[in-house]
Parts: sequence; C-alpha cells; structure tokens
Amino acid sequence: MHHAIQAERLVKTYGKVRALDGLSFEVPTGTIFGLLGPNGAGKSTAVRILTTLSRPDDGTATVAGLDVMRSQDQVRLAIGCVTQKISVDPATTGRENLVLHGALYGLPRRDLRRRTDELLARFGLAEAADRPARTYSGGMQRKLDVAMGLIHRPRVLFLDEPTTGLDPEARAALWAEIAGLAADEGLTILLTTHYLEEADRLAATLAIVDRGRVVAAGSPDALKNELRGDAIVADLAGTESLAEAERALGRVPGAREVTVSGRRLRARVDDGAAAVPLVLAALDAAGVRVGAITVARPSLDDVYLRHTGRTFEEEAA
Ligand SMILES: Nc1ncnc2c1ncn2[C@@H]1O[C@H](COP(=O)(O)OP(=O)(O)OP(=O)(O)O)[C@@H](O)[C@H]1O
Repeated sequence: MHHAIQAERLVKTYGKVRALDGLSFEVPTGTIFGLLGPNGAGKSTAVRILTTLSRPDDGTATVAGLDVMRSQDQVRLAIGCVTQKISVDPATTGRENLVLHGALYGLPRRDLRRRTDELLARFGLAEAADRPARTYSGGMQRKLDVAMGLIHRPRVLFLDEPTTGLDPEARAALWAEIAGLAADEGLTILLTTHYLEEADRLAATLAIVDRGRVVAAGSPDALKNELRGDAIVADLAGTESLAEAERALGRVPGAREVTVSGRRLRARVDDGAAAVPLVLAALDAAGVRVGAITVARPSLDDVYLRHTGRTFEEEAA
C-alpha cells in the first residue's frame, strides 16, 4: 500500500459554513504528514471524517486502504487517535490507564501486559508507571496519551494538535518521540498543528489548509524552495569601500537584489549553501574582509503568505 491515507474532494458543510470545500491530500505509508492551518481552516473536520466520527457530504477517503464510510469498524481497529481532549484518567496509574484502554480493544491479557511494558519503556514512563497519572507533568500525561493511542498497534496514528499547551522543553521531547515512532515502527502519522515549526520539524510532507481547501502541499523543503531564493548576509570586518564590496557581490553568478546597510551586505541567491564559497571568493578577490556570513532560508511562514496572502502569525492571532 503506497498511501496510508487518501482524501479526495471532501466536502462538509455545517449550515452555511463550508468547513471542507473539496479537500484532497494523500499520505505515503510510514511517514509523518502535517495538516497545517489556522483555527477554523477545517483540520479537525477532516480528522473527524478520516477517523469515522463524521461523514462527508461529498468526496471519498481511505485510511490503511479501507474506505472510511464503508468499512468503519475495520478503520477504527487500524487507527489510533489522540485528540485535543486528554483521555488519561488522572486518578489511575499510567500502567492501569494503558491496560484499561487496551481492554477496550479486547487485547488478550498476556499480550496486553507485554505491550503495556513496551510502551511505558518506549515513552520513558516505566519508573512512573505505578503512580497515579495526576502526579505526572503535562508532558508525561501527553506521552501517556500517545502511548494509549498505540496500545492496539494501529497502522495509522492521528495526533490532533499534540503539543498545544506544553512548554518548549516538553514539546521538544514529544517531537523526538513522534519522529521516532514513524522511523522505528513504520507507523503513518497524521498530525494537525498550528505551529509552523512543528510541521517543519516533523512532517515529511504537509498540506496547508485554508478555508476548507489545500492551497499548497509537499515537503517543507520543496514548498520553501518554490519561493526560489535564500537570503545571504555578509557582515564586513574591515573598513574597505562598501561600493567595491557591493560590486564584487553583484558579480557572483545568480546573486540578485544586492543591498547594503551599515557594514552589512545582502543578496538573494537560488541556493544559499552553494553560493557561500562563491561570495567569499568574490569578496576576497576584491580585498574585502568578511567577519560573518549567514544564509537564511525562506520559512514556512513565507510559504503560507505566498499561498494565502496572509501571514500565519497574523491569522493565528
Ligand atoms: N459541529 C459543528 N457545527 C457547526 N460548525 C462547525 C462544526 N464543526 C466545525 N464547524 C465550523 O467549520 C469550520 C472548520 O472547523 P474545524 O474545527 O474543522 O477547523 P480547524 O482547522 O480544526 O480549527 P481548530 O484548530 O480551531 O480546531 C469552522 O468555521 C467551524 O466553526
């Protein structure tokens, strides 16, 4: 199976609100996919349809090769869902939370015990396993939540805004766990997020959703590369003529939009990393000494702006 998730022209309306307006995307098996968009873009609606909790008005979708409308029960066994609402019972220990959740899937006792130990170890919760979950930090509770979603060994895991509300350290720790799950266990993961950095770090491919449609899709790098051009910034160390430095930079093949401010030179180039040695050589040949040189790649925020006409940060606010 090449694609673990396929959504085709999904439409869902709530009264006059067109929550999904022909949403299509696909997720290669064993990869992490990010569904990125501001509040109200339609991410949760899409996830509800893919996890069989809601039916589309139009369009089709398959998950793990199964039609989400025709094979609901099989889809439910093939997927794990971690929603924004924590499903951990705070009065119960981490281990018991896992066991109770596994019992819902009818896992045999021995297998369930083995799987529970495996997941507690995997998420670094073995030592805390027999403490009530209410004594856990927010990050630990979220890990337990993800572990519960994996108890029945699903092939596809849905994570709805997994790191919302976590502090930066706990967020980074959970990112590492999520990345490891796809890499080690061949799990396909769909995560929704409104953190650009989260999608950028984790997702092999992503789709930017705007008003119920995918406006751009691809790998974070491919999307950024479409913007054609890194910024290259050189800070001059000496007191050489800026005009000379500017002319030298202008002679580097592919360098454009060359500007000077203070002792700082900027230019746009197609491939920043490849241009650095050329820029340094050109400036050196002109007798210009460089103190520092940096390359800034276009960000996902630039990509979002390009495709929606609005900045992501503005939208989130
Ligand atoms: N049950 C519902 N009844 C009415 N309108 C709804 C319902 N669910 C979603 N909507 C509307 O559909 C649109 C898409 O909502 P959805 O929750 O899918 O967006 P989202 O991208 O997941 O946003 P969030 O990040 O806030 O969850 C919004 O305008 C929302 O108000």
